[in-house]
Amino acid sequence: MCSCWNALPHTEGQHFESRHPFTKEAALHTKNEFNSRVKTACQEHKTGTVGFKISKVIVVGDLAVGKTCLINRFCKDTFDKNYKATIGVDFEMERFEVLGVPFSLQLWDTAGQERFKCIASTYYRGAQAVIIVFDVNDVASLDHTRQWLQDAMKENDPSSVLLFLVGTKKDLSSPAQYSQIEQDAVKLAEEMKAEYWAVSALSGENVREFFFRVASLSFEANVLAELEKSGSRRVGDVVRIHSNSSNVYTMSRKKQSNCCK
Ligand SMILES: Nc1nc2c(ncn2[C@@H]2O[C@H](COP(=O)(O)OP(=O)(O)OP(=O)(O)O)[C@@H](O)[C@H]2O)c(=O)[nH]1
Ligand SMILES: [Mg+2]
Repeated sequence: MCSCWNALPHTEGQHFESRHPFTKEAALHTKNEFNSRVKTACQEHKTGTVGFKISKVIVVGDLAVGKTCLINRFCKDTFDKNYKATIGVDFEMERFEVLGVPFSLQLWDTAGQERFKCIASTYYRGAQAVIIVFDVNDVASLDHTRQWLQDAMKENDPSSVLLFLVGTKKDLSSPAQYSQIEQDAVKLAEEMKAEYWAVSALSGENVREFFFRVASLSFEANVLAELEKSGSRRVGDVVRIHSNSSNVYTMSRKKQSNCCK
């Protein structure tokens, strides 16, 4: 299990934009910065329980498209060229710091093999983000992403889930081959309302940027949900008990004596 602390000093929007790993049309959120309410809440240390939260992220897609390698490249900075099928599910914890606030992702690596699918699908529930993976060198794996999305959404609320469509093994495709499949992938991502990324676990291209993006968007969604939930109460406000406000000890004794009457 991964316990490294990934500081995110560079998650401000400008940074994403300068790297620009995804096309604008395929971005879920094209704004350049974190929501201003989120930034203010973080500056004022008023993010409620977000700092204690662990966000569940599920990674789905056909067998051998590279789900496990993608996660291992990010969490362990390793790459294994030998294929070892995931049996059921596996998970990694990754800790981040976003805008100064600790935030954790629980990455659920699921099996793509048909015979393990029913075990894996029991872990789909309660995901905050769904990462649907395909191999950019395998058109069929892109076609199958619709089915993976449908299955993942049976267990989750589509209105609150962040979706990512990720093409892997970019290192294996020529620019001409890649641009062909990219067109279809971008179209499909738009249809799914997912954000499209292309990565390589072998070279590491875009892997960190991608997971930073997942962490940042999940974090932002969490803070916004916390701010909504709080309603009139201001998130992070401290309820102060002064020594002169009331004698809590006397009160509790009174209560006790009442109940014994
Ligand atoms: N060249 C290249 N090979 C990759 C890349 N990612 C994964 N592979 C290879 O593809 C094969 C399958 O990778 P896995 O990550 O195990 O695939 P998976 O999607 O987890 O497969 P299941 O667990 O069966 O669902 C392995 O042989 C990897 O070495 C990549 O970015 N580039
Ligand atoms: Mg696997």
